[in-house]
Amino acid sequence: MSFHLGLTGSIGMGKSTTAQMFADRGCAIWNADAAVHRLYGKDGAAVASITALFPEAVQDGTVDRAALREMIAKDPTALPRIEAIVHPLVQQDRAVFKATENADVLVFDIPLLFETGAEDEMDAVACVFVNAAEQRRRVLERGTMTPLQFEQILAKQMPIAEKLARAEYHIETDTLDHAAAQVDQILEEIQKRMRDA
Ligand SMILES: CC(C)(COP(=O)(O)OP(=O)(O)OC[C@H]1O[C@@H](n2cnc3c(N)ncnc32)[C@H](O)[C@@H]1O)[C@@H](O)C(=O)NCCC(=O)NCCS
Ligand SMILES: Nc1ncnc2c1ncn2[C@@H]1O[C@H](COP(=O)(O)OP(=O)(O)OP(=O)(O)O)[C@@H](O)[C@H]1O
Repeated sequence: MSFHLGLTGSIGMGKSTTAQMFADRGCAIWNADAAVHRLYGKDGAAVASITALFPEAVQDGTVDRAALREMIAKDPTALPRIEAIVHPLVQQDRAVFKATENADVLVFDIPLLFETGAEDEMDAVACVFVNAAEQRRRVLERGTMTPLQFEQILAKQMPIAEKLARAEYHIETDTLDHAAAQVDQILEEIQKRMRDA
């Protein structure tokens, strides 16, 4: 049996970078954002249902994320309806990964881990964090969103303090070396838990 470790955190706090550290140490990684990209892509499992809901958001058999963002901005009921389609499909994608991967430790990189109930599928959860000023600096440095868009996304997500309170392991992503040392320590503890189980 594999150990299932959830990995979460607030936007830009270092989930992907930390997931790569787990991958470098032999863990298999599943990524929720990548799953959504597969579902929205050519022949993706969400395309038919999104077409039925918002035909104008589908072009050439793929879901246009910019069009979806516009729908969500215009209509407050849009996001919950999209989520009702997407979340069960994301869960199915994860089930296929679990059934086919046989690494000792499977890491699930899920921004909305607590919000979507994926927590229930995990043996433990690790939450990455960095101070708010550094988070903001890193996100805006990417140049992919305005300060207002950043604030809006932040306001929609569960506060980081609440995520940390619900997570068993905390990983501070202030430097790469510090994060790597915490990843090593968590994997040691997980190996011990697996030996003792
Ligand atoms: C709204 C959409 C079209 C925006 O796509 P886009 O490529 O512009 O952005 P991206 O997906 O990278 O998200 C940007 C940021 O918003 C956050 N975010 C995305 N969906 C949500 C949500 N439902 N609630 C809160 N934050 C969210 C992400 O964690 C990320 O930090 C897309 O995120 C979407 O279809 N979301 C609904 C499906 C969903 O819940 N996905 C989350 C994974 S289960
Ligand atoms: N431990 C660390 N030390 C220094 N910088 C880091 C560390 N972890 C991540 N970063 C930097 O922070 C930024 C965000 O990291 P990353 O893309 O991993 O975050 P994320 O949580 O996956 O983001 P998103 O929520 O947008 O998907 C990147 O510029 C990355 O290089």
